[in-house]
Amino acid sequence: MSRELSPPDRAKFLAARQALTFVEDGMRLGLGTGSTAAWFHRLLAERIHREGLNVIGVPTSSRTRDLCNALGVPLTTLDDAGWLDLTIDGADELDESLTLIKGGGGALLLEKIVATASDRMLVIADGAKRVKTLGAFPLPVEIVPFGWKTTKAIVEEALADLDVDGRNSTLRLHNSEPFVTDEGHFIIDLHLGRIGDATALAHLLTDIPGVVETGLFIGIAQAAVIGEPGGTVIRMTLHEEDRVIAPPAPEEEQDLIGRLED
Ligand SMILES: O=C(CO)[C@H](O)[C@H](O)COP(=O)(O)O
Repeated sequence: MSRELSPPDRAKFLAARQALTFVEDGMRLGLGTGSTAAWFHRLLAERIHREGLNVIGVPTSSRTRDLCNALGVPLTTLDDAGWLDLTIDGADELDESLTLIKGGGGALLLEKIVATASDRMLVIADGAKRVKTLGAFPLPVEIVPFGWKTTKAIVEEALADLDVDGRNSTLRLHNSEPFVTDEGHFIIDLHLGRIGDATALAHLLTDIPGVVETGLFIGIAQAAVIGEPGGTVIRMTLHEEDRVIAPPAPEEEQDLIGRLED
């Protein structure tokens, strides 16, 4: 029996499928984390197994590593690869200047290291992620566990100096315990509502001892493909935007859905 993808999943699937057109034989890829990135990994695995596409990937989280191992996507480490041709990753929010909020899945540190070590970063997302002003999505900030309450209090004070109300920041939890990242850190989520000057905010936060990294990706992504459930994909760069109609692929979708349910 055939089952349909939900509209958000179809949008993510279409963005991921369009992203495959950026991948060339022999590339060293940064492999992002999250549900949109996972669609890309499944489609990439198809091309590797069916068409003999020769690529190698650096995963940005233990989750992506485990999924890619299960799918048979060849992996290496960033140290062995040295430098990457292209990173494909999702985002929680992106604006017109391709500034991103990332880290909803808790992988922001490795995601930023991998994207920065790439010639290009391509963002894949559904249309809901595209915003005029960043900040409705809580900004993840990775901090070291040592003295985390003090670090959180200093972050809140620093935000007040920038005239930003950061009192509403929360330690991210998992099963009532602090969520721990792959590098052993905690995350605080800053419920800012609106981010005016992203660069000033990023500098302010990373100047605080105990703060490891923020989920603000500024000047890192060069392009984005945004899927719409109706079948349109918007390709964005800093200077232009165009729309492509993604041809329906019902068999490919059913195939992937079938394997997700296995
Ligand atoms: O930054 C991330 C993980 O740290 C993800 O890319 C971001 O959370 C988007 O996830 P999804 O594709 O599931 O919406």
